Amino acid sequence: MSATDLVILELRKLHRQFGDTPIIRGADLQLKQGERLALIGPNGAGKSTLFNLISGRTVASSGEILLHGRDISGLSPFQVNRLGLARSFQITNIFPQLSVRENLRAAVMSSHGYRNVFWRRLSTLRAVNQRTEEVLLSCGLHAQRDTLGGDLSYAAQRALEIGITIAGDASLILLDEPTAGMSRDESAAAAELIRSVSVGKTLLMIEHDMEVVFGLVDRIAVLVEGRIIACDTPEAIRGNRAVQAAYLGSVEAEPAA
Ligand SMILES: Nc1ncnc2c1ncn2[C@@H]1O[C@H](COP(=O)(O)OP(=O)(O)OP(=O)(O)O)[C@@H](O)[C@H]1O
Repeated sequence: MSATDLVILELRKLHRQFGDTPIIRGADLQLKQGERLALIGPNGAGKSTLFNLISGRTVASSGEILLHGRDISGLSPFQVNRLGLARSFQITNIFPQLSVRENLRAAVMSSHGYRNVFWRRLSTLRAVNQRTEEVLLSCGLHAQRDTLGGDLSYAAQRALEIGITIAGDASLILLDEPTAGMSRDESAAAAELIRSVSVGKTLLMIEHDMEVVFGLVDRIAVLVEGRIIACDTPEAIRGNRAVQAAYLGSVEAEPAA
């Protein structure tokens, strides 16, 4: 995928502390339109906190978050979502008692706005149904559309979660550890799914599986102790000594599973 020079998301000197403990300590990052970028870093580095800041779930102590050039610091998750940003969570977040199709339909309708009475119109309902079908196909779950979310395999639940995330057709997608807990084959399939659903979008993902990261993204940002210590191509990150010392060295030294 070719990224453009247009900056979609920018973090400027972002800080967040909990009580007296600084967790995000001056994070700077630029994400360009069409880019796939992985955020990696040791456990506790602040990756999920950074996602919470970007998506409006946590308010920054200081600094700026610009989405499409607009400062979104302090906006609610709902408002940030309306500006074209959708995120998934580390923990699977589906309705287990609803079918796959109903899960996706609810996500599509939510993206139209529950309070929007226009979705009751036939034309809008048709659009909702059409988008639901599209997402069912995109996330590879069409054959399981009538299966209850809770009856899906773990990997299929994660695929459904990706479907829920992309349902609203957001231009910027944040995925928090989409392959966590998967086997190697499941991770490879999930990476392909992420590749296909992110075509024409901008993707920021937290990911621990280096095989997935190196095969999928254009750039990698490395977060250590609340600061982005490097942001570069996978090859450059692999050769970066500071990164090796802080993170990759220890990961790559582990025997393959
Ligand atoms: N609401 C909170 N209140 C207090 N401390 C918090 C809060 N949220 C996160 N932290 C702390 O911030 C630090 C960073 O947590 P965070 O979950 O962002 O790290 P992470 O890089 O995503 O880690 P992991 O890879 O293990 O998921 C941790 O020490 C965590 O305990």
